Amino acid sequence: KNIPTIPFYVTLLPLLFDVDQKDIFELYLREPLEKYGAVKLFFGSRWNIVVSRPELLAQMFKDEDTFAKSGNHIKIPYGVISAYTGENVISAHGAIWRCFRKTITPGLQFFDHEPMVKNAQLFCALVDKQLDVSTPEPAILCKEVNGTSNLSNNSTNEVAMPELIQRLSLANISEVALGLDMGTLTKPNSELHAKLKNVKKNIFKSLYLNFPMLDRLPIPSRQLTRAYVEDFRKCLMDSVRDSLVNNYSFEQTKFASSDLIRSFNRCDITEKQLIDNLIIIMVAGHENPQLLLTTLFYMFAKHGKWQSRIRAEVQACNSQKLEDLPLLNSFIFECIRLYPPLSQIINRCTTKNCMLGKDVMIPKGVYVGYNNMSTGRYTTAWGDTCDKFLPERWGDNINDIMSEWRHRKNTCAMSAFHGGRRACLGEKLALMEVRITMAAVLQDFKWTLAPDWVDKVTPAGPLCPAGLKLCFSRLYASE
Ligand code: HEM
Repeated sequence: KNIPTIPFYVTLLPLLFDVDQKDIFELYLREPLEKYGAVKLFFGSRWNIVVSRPELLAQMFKDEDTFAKSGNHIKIPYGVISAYTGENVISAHGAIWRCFRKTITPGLQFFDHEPMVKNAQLFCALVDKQLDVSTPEPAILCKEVNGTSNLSNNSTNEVAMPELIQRLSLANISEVALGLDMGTLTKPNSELHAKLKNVKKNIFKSLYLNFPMLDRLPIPSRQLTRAYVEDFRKCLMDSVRDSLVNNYSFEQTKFASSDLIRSFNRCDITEKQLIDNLIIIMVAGHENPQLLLTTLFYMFAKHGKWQSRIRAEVQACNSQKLEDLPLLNSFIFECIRLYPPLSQIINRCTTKNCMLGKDVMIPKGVYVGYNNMSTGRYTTAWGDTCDKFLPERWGDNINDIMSEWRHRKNTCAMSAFHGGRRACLGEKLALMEVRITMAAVLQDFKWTLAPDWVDKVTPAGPLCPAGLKLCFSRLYASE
């Protein structure tokens, strides 16, 4: 009661028309969410409540017993998505969640970032190689670093970003958290990657996200997707066995996967729970940074002056740590505010009749979620400039910037990484990954948006520029 209902067809619009998430947000969600702080929204074959006002989010995140996590394994146990990610640290609740979280926390908080440095260099080499392929004459050599020259007229140095960024983020998570070398940056067709692509291409179809009950029917294409899922899960587990179990290397290493194996050996978790958690580390650990990296590449291309300023900052930083650079970090935080990679998440269910804030009455058994895109652009929280890209809003020195970041997270005005007890366990890793990657690429290349790329974000689900294409040029002499 006391909140508006968004017309049921709104989440189906991307199925029928050429609209993206930003269009839908502006047309249907922004105003009611801003005014009421929560709305009723049809998604996944049911009516849900989606919250965006920071104070209401704070209540929801805090009161975990009333707004209990209820992931796909409970919501749609028959769904192909549930077969993919099972019961894991993100979806679980109560004692099982505590056990999972305790197990994987050390590996995700204390890790070796050297593979990310090496992979950023491999990534630059792959971009470089594409320039050689796509440029009939030698690539432009730009000695000057002021970012003023307009490269967008040269369409021969175009690079399609999605596949490359995915290869990078997979390499990073598999080496840093899982202790595996998937070979995504060194081989053109890593077996695990090929299988994962098959799963991703088929599983997140809008139709099945909106009507998951279709997964109850024996639809041949869906059954095939289920088989791809099983095959991928088995292949990942086989790789973990080869890299960590059979040679006992899990005993000497501190990867999140090593801790999961130890936990399984102690019978704290079952084999299925072991695989479910390996899968979610792989999935959340590569997909979310992949989305953020895509947004960062896009925003650097769109804001050439920032690209030049931050390049100069990175070049001058010597041994100073990347997490101490004010421009780089405020740029990243501002991108996350405007383009939170997980724009909307609905995976909690009320365990009793309750009140959200002072006047929203919610019965037991209702699915409740949150809309990060709206919270990041909430006028009451961010002021009249909420739609403007202003990295300087975070502060002008690193201490202020970091304390503003923490303050915004604590007050739930920045909810892109959740917060509280269920805060994202990969935030530190993801931020480190994007700093390292962007610093490496900024030093080797400058880039603009490809002139023929249509400026759109993804139609639904995870948020980032759709099918991003960029024009690169080298900042060093090619051999
Ligand atoms: C830009 C990158 C990332 C973003 C924006 C992000 C965002 C989030 C969000 C919003 C949640 C809460 C989900 C919910 O409400 O159900 C979450 C949880 C989680 N994330 Fe991330 N994530 C990122 C990267 C990562 C990475 C690299 C990992 C590494 C494996 C990771 C691991 C986790 C885990 C384990 C949880 C569950 C925490 C819990 O419930 O105890 N995330 N993340």
